[in-house]
Amino acid sequence: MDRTVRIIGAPMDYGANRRGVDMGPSAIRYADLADRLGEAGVEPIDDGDLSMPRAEERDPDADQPTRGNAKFLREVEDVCRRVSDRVAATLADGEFPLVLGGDHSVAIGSLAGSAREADLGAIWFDAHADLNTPETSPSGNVHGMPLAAALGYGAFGETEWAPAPRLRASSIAYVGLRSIDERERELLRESELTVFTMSDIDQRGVSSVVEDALSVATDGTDGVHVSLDLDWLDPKTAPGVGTPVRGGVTYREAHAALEALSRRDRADNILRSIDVVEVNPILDEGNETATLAAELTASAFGKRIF
Ligand SMILES: NC(=[NH2+])NCCC[C@H](N)C(=O)O
Ligand SMILES: [Mn+2]
Ligand SMILES: [Mn+2]
Repeated sequence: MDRTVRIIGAPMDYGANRRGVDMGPSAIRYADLADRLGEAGVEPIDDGDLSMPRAEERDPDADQPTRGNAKFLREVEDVCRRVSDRVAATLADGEFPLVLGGDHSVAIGSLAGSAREADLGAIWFDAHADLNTPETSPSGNVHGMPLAAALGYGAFGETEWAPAPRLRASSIAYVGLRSIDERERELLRESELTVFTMSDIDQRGVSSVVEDALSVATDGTDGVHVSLDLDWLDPKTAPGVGTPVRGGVTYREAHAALEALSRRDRADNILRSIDVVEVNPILDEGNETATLAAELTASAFGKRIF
């Protein structure tokens, strides 16, 4: 596969309101991301990191731009606008955007950029639903809101920067969900998003679940965005994350899932953009979560055991 992958670092931590996740891009690069991508047969070009705004003071609640509670929303907006532009420009140049977070709020930017010129489907590998709005969020942390933002739910509907122009709820599938907030559960029930939980994986195996998720994300769309939150994996395997939840996928299940993606991609060229988020080196053990992130990304791009 001859693909040029442009690496866009977004060392954002405002969405998690927790330091450390801003070092994710460095840690993933340090884990030999570029070499691993090379082994997968893609040519990586590294754009380096976007600059992060300095919050006036680190006062999460200063001067809220919307109703509800969304900490550091101004800073998140500033970064996501630039991520979106960079992703859109990369696609316009015929290259493949790989966004390295940072916390999951950066996905608001990658989804908006990727859905600018194409009908987009998405697969969300995550323990969490990330469907809170500023009105429903129990924490106020924007990394728990990127899908609501991209779909223009709640207060995000009144912003022009957050909603992804050509992304529909019916083209989004979760894989591996196991932690849903009460109000998110209501939103999810009303919505047309497709949910594959950890129980689905237990019962049917991860490869078959991913194939179904791919059907959802490819049906009637021009391409698929993959969002990989490292807390999707079991915390024993991926300890370096800020919001761990027990009972996640194993090391092999994770690889099998991304290999299933890449098999389909090899046949039908469906992948359009990827983000890899929530690696927090301060909480990690020997950079193993970042290493996993780099390995799984290579699997998504077609790296095989043999
Ligand atoms: N991308 C993540 N790690 N999100 C965690 C979200 C946790 C919780 N649901 C919240 O909204 O605060
Ligand atoms: Mn998560
Ligand atoms: Mn997430």
